[in-house]
Amino acid sequence: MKYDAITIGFGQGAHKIARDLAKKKWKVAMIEKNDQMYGGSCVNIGCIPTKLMDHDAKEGHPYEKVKERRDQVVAHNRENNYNGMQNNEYVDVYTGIGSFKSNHVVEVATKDGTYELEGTYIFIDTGSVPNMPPIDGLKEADHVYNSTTLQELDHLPATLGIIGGGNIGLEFASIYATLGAKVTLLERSDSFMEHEEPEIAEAVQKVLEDKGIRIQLNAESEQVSNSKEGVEVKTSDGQVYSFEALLVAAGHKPQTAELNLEATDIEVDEKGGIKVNEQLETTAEKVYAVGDVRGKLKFTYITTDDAALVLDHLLGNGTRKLSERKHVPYAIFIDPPVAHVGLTEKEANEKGYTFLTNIVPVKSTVRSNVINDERGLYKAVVNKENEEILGVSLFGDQAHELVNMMKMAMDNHIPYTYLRDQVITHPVMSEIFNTLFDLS
Ligand SMILES: Cc1cc2nc3c(=O)[nH]c(=O)nc-3n(C[C@H](O)[C@H](O)[C@H](O)COP(=O)(O)OP(=O)(O)OC[C@H]3O[C@@H](n4cnc5c(N)ncnc54)[C@H](O)[C@@H]3O)c2cc1C
Ligand SMILES: NC(=O)c1ccc[n+]([C@@H]2O[C@H](COP(=O)([O-])OP(=O)(O)OC[C@H]3O[C@@H](n4cnc5c(N)ncnc54)[C@H](O)[C@@H]3O)[C@@H](O)[C@H]2O)c1
Repeated sequence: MKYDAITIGFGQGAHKIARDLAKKKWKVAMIEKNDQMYGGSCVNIGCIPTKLMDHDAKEGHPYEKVKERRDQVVAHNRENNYNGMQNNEYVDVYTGIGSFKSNHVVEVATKDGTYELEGTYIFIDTGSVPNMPPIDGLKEADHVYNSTTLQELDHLPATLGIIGGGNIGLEFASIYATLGAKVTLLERSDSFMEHEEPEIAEAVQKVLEDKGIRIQLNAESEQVSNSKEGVEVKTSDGQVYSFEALLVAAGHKPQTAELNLEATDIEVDEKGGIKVNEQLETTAEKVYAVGDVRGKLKFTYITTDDAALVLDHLLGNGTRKLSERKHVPYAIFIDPPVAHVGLTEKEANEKGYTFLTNIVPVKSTVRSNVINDERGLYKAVVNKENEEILGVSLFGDQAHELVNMMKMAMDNHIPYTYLRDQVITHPVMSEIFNTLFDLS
């Protein structure tokens, strides 16, 4: 079968590419290996189910109810993703593992047979998979989960150990503690949230500890084995912990193992990410890679913006370049949320900027009275010479929303004085910027 385009993987990047190419009457094949993953990680096991769990846990619903709604919403969204593409007259969806036979020929083994598909253009959107660190006994022990398999449990574990204090470790710690589990976070680094502003990290640690989460730093897990309670972890500091369930959240690596890249000219970097140029074309002509599989930032908005960049190159005016992507914010959906964009104070210092900083506690806002939540603080770093915002780190109510306002100001070189003097509705959280940017 010949196609104008083939996507390997059905993540949100592939979805956007297939939809837009089909609008231009390109004949597109989408290959997804897992019939529970149409729409990719975000829809099925990532952003949406976990943010829903965070939301419903905070509303006080018990685990079983949260899981029931999670499963319903995931199934509904997956079905919409599948039907939207399958019912498109220009798109064929194949369910099976896609692997290259050559640069432009992909084999897909479905339950109805094996097909050889030839594509003028190929888009690799196969995402990433959790790292399993080489910890003695980890593979063999029972009750060990990754972020996907933990969500499948039909009951809440009474005690949950988490290896890794990154995005997944923090979000799951917050959600499962809110749901009522006794959570212990084992982080091998000697500092908590080491890449964040220290004031923010300290405040987050306190909030999580107040929630009952035990945070163990310098805790390199060395051995995992079955125990009476479920699973036991020995760490480098000589401690032994026992849990009903253990979540491994030690980073993700690009998912390329089944692609048979050896049959192609596609190269990977030292971390296994697919190498691309400014237009996201791989080292094989007319073969592109988008999203997590590139091994860089792993967020849904990166895979969809990668797709937008590729589409600009193929269907638009072709002016976009990867290196010209503007500021990329992120949010960690704990309770309350943390978000960041741009440089930290330490990074601004290392880059030699002359800068000013300010920190404003959430409790100083009227909004905190309204919502009865004083937790958190907002921090800004601004360039003293040209008055532009270099970075902000936000912890507290609305941080995950307001970071996008900061990104817009930074992308458009709006001076911090504009935010300081901006007329803002009342009583809302954005009013904090009037004070945060009052730096003179
Ligand atoms: C628990 C969790 C929470 C997250 N929360 C957020 C969040 O709140 N916000 C955010 O922005 N990001 C979040 N992320 C990250 C986000 O989900 C990913 O960055 C994003 O989904 C990556 O999209 P992608 O298109 O690159 O890959 P994916 O969405 O992973 O899609 C890849 C698809 O390819 C399929 N596939 C792989 N190999 C093959 C093959 N050989 N043949 C056929 N199909 C194949 C896979 O089954 C998968 O469906 C979260 C991730 C996790 C795990
Ligand atoms: N809100 C969001 O946008 C969101 C939420 C969840 C996940 N994600 C994405 O998913 C990806 C994967 O998340 P993640 O949390 O697994 O990765 P991560 O890179 O965010 O964190 C991994 C953590 O595990 C620790 N670690 C690694 N090996 C360890 C070991 N052997 N023992 C103890 N600790 C160890 C690291 O020090 C690090 O703190 C991230 O890249 C993130 O972008 C995003």
